[in-house]
Amino acid sequence: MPRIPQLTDEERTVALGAVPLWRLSDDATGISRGFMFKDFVEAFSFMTQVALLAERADHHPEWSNVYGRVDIRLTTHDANGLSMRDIALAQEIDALLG
Ligand SMILES: C[C@H](O)[C@H](O)[C@H]1CNC2=NC(N)=NC(=O)C2=N1
Repeated sequence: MPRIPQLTDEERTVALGAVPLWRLSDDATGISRGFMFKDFVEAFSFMTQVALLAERADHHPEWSNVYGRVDIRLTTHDANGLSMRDIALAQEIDALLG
């Protein structure tokens, strides 16, 4: 039994309006966004900041990094899908970039 509720279709529609730069996956289980930085140092600095946010929220991204590129997918394992925790972390990540 999942401990965190998935969003209903209606809740999801409203919530996605708060994170317009994130794309809902085709199966609606998560959201993703790609980030480009000028080099690896900038990308990894960003990842370090995201890691601290994630640890504080006890909510961790699925991500990959290639040089200056960072791809992040947010999904809630404890909900087997998208939850408000993903939306909240996406907003915090967006805020890092000003
Ligand atoms: C025990 C611990 O609180 C849980 O496993 C947390 C940790 N980080 C998590 N991260 C994500 N993305 N989804 C989760 O359900 C989740 N659960």
